[in-house]
Amino acid sequence: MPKVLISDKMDPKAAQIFRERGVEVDEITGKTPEELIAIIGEYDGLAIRSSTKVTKAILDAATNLKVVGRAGIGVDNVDIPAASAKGVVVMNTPFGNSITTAEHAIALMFALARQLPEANAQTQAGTWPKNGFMGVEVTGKTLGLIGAGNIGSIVADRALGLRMKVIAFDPFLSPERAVELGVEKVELDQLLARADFITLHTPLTEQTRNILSAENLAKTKKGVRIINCARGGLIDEAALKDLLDSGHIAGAALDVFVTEPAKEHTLFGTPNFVATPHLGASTSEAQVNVAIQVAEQMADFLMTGGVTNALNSPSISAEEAPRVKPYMALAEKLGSLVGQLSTGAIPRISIHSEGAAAEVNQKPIVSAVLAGFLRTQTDTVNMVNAPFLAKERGMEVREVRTEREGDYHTLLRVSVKTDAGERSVAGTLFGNRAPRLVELFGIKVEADLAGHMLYVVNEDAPGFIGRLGSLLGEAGVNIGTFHLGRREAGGEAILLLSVDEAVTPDLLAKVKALGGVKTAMALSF
Ligand SMILES: NC(=O)C1=CN([C@@H]2O[C@H](COP(=O)(O)OP(=O)(O)OC[C@H]3O[C@@H](n4cnc5c(N)ncnc54)[C@H](O)[C@@H]3O)[C@@H](O)[C@H]2O)C=CC1
Ligand SMILES: O=C(O)CCC(=O)C(=O)O
Repeated sequence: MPKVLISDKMDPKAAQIFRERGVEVDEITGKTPEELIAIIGEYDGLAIRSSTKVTKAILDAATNLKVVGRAGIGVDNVDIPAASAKGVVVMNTPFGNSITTAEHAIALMFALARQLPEANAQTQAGTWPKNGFMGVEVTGKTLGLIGAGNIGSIVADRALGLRMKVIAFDPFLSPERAVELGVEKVELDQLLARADFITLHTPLTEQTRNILSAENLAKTKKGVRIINCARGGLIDEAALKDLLDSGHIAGAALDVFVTEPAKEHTLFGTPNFVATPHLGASTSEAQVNVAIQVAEQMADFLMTGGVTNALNSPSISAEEAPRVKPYMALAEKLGSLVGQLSTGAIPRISIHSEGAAAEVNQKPIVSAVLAGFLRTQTDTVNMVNAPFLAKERGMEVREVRTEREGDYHTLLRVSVKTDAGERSVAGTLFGNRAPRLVELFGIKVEADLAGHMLYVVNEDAPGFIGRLGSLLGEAGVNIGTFHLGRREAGGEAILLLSVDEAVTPDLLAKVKALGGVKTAMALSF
């Protein structure tokens, strides 16, 4: 039974779903990195929010870990390259807390416009500061969105409802989508110059880090109010403090900080500064949503192989998994076959799906071919890290789909570019289920690729099969299945034999020494 650790505070629904799906679950929160390293080896899955930092050190200690599930959106607390290199799938729940976070941004906008936190504090301190808090209306004001994805779009919708004008800077926002959202797409400098309120809704990436730098903050309109419910690191906090102190910026509200938890900060106590402790996603509705979603996704993956919302692996829904999985098995075997039969660098690998194979999700098929191929070179490869490793090795990966059926109702062909030219193998699914090789380097041959096998290329001449059979018999090697293919009578023939034990180097040398043998190789699947 797979075992999952929930290491951050999460709605109890998550644990309930894991148990209902047959996954054992421990909830142990508040561990130090060292304590987590000591226990992580027991677990197949790790479910987190933002407190647990899934570092390379933790991943290195996670000998059984297959999946990290983030109950939330941002995954900057997970070392994704390290997870990918280890073959650990990283999933998030991209929509469950979007409305909640958008609402928090709108709440902070009002908090700034009407100085609500300070007015509340002074009123409750008994000063009745009726004349100290002149606010501004948001109606008719310009809201500048930096990032118009899921959360930014919801903020735009709510702001339009408040009769604001919404402008957006997002290099990936299409003009059509901007029209659909009712926002004006602008360049960053225009946004800085025009916005009365600026709200950030991008992930923290190398492109967005410090997007509101000292230089860019200086370009903002005097009296601007800034809200950040996305990630610390998007704003230069020191420059923000200077411009709040000088009065150029009329207010700033941060839910997120460069260093969290932010228990001390130069911004604390600055007039017109509002802070919340990374509460963007903290509503009961959002937490139930993300807890259910993360548990369902992780349980699907651990119990059925379904992959949803993975950031480093192709998605396969639980519904499509039964259809895609036989293709993945075939793909992995074909990749492994070309890998075992190839020598030297392979600059290009092509995957061609024909007939019914062209109708299924190709991404897992491609990953499976690459995993099968690369496993002949390294044993640390799997579906998750195969595309990364292929890229690292400079391999070009080509995908071709032909929906029309050829000789077979469904066919996968894997071709590699070698020094000797293009070489390809092809296979089908027998009964839509069982992987079967049907072509090897241009020669028709039907074989199951399983267990230990012996591959021989020889001159097609009478008596050869008998001599090979006797040699294997004398060595005590039992033949399971025997497959023969040839280009033409008397030409080059291929023999693929499944054998009950691995072919030893000694026996292989004897096979190679048989008259007429051009190549002999021991294979295993
Ligand atoms: N405070 C909190 O508790 C929460 C914070 N978040 C943060 O909010 C962020 C946004 O979430 P979603 O809207 O769901 O993500 P999303 O991926 O749907 O949207 C992000 C948008 O940023 C845009 N973007 C990327 N690079 C950009 C750049 N260089 N300049 C301008 N725009 C750029 C993208 O095109 C995309 O439209 C998350 O990455 C997460 O860090 C999310 C949930 C809760
Ligand atoms: O889990 C949380 O409270 C933080 C949510 C968040 O930052 C995210 O989903 O990106």
